[in-house]
Amino acid sequence: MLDDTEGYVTEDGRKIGGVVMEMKNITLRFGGVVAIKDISFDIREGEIRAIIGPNGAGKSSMLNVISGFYHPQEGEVWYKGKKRPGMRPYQVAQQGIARTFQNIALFEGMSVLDNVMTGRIRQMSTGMFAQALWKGKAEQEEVENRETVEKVIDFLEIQHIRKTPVGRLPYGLKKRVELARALAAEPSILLLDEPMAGMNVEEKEDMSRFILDVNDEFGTTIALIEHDMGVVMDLSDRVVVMDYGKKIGDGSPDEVRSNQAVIDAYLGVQHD
Ligand SMILES: Nc1ncnc2c1ncn2[C@@H]1O[C@H](COP(=O)(O)OP(=O)(O)OP(=O)(O)O)[C@@H](O)[C@H]1O
Repeated sequence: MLDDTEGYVTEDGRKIGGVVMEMKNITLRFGGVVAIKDISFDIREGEIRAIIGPNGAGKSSMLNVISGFYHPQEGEVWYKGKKRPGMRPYQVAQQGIARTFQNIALFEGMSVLDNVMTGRIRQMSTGMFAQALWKGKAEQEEVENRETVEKVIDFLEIQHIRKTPVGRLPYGLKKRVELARALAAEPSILLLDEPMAGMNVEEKEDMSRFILDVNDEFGTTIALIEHDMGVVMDLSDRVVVMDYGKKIGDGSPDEVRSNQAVIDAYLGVQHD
């Protein structure tokens, strides 16, 4: 049962907390195109929340609103009980919201380890000047950052490629390195942009398992967008369904699966 303040318990016994992020009546336009039309939904602490919908439904636009890349013309974003002012993406990241990208955005010439280390930038408070004056603090910070990064590398089972330049890796492993970099930031909310796109069946199964394990082991709240309805249904606690910029469904995977508007949207039934 969903309770506004207390959260709920999932079928597999995980405790989901209160609302951590709330989108209130979001509308986003690009000139004459309305990419998001008056959409509201929330994300709860510890849950895996999916936003799905057919091509052009507005999923990427919504992810970009959450991560501060786009600023909606109407509506409000609430985070941890406070209305979020207009923020730059790096400020959103500083608040503990990390993301991956649909088209992998890694440094191809750098090793896996160095790529994952870039996820720690938010935690590197010691600038070059301070490092020169106060070597001890910088060293201490470096040790802590390395510990976190090594933990993430072990957890995602990429130890064997830690020295390999990312450019040499197959697609599925690159996606895993991207997940590692986002996780290295120890985010409160992890945003995944079509994490399974372009993967074969085995890679999709691996990625699903890692997403579930991350949520389980670190308690990370995860919000993901995905085009393919099948892959997220087993993974998600609650699902928002978008079509033509509107929200046409919101609920548990079972509720969404039996929603006629959702079935129509995925079968390509014409709209008025
Ligand atoms: N930067 C932009 N400028 C103009 N129109 C845009 C822009 N980004 C998205 N749109 C339009 O907004 C609508 C929603 O697009 P969006 O990419 O958010 O959908 P999507 O559900 O992520 O689609 P896909 O599954 O194909 O990635 C589409 O009509 C798209 O053409």
